[in-house]
Amino acid sequence: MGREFMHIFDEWADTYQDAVSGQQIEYRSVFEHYEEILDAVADRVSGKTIEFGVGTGNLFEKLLNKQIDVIGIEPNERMLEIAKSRFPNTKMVDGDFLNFPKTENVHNIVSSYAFHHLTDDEKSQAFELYHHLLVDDGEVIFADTLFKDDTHHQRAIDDAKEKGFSNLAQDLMREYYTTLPKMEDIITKAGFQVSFKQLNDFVWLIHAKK
Ligand SMILES: C[S@@+](CC[C@H](N)C(=O)[O-])C[C@H]1O[C@@H](n2cnc3c(N)ncnc32)[C@H](O)[C@@H]1O
Repeated sequence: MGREFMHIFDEWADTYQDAVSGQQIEYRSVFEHYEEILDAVADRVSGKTIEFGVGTGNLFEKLLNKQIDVIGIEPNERMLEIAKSRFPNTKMVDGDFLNFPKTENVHNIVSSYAFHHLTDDEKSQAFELYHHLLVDDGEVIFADTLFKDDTHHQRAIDDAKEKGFSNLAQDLMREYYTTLPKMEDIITKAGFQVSFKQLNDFVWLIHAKK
């Protein structure tokens, strides 16, 4: 589920590393402080971890460097191929936020730049599932684009259009970016306590504790 955007990543996979390093001007603000954003997630992780939407494996690499026991889940064939070639002999499999090989004793569930591919209903299903799966003091640590409210979301779309960033504007209209209050509601209803920290103009750290 939530796999309706795979064709975008088929096209983006081979130039994705250029985007995160700021070479694709439309996405420069989205990926501003990219390395620090991934560090903000990785620094909070300990114990057995599942990472969703590994992409080319940039957060996965930081987790490996911390000796974290991590299983990577990625639904896009080309992304998975690239990540696997960068990090052979690691645990990476096809799957998505809702459909993935279930495993026990999971301490952390992490993701960067990916959770907005789920509708808000699917986000709720995901957090209910993660509450069930995580150990008693388990945590979900996501970095993803969020907006303070619908007005901020619309302003970001208008701003992208004014700058001539049509790909970014379409992305902001097409995918399921939600607001802080909606995300807070989704996560607390699933039984977590949650805090948010803004990391750039688009991306927030979402830290949910069981
Ligand atoms: C913008 S990339 C982010 C990649 C990487 N996490 C990073 O921070 O650079 C989004 C990734 O989410 C994946 N994705 C899209 N829909 C997904 C879903 N439903 N479940 C898990 N991953 C998904 C895409 O295939 C892609 O690899």
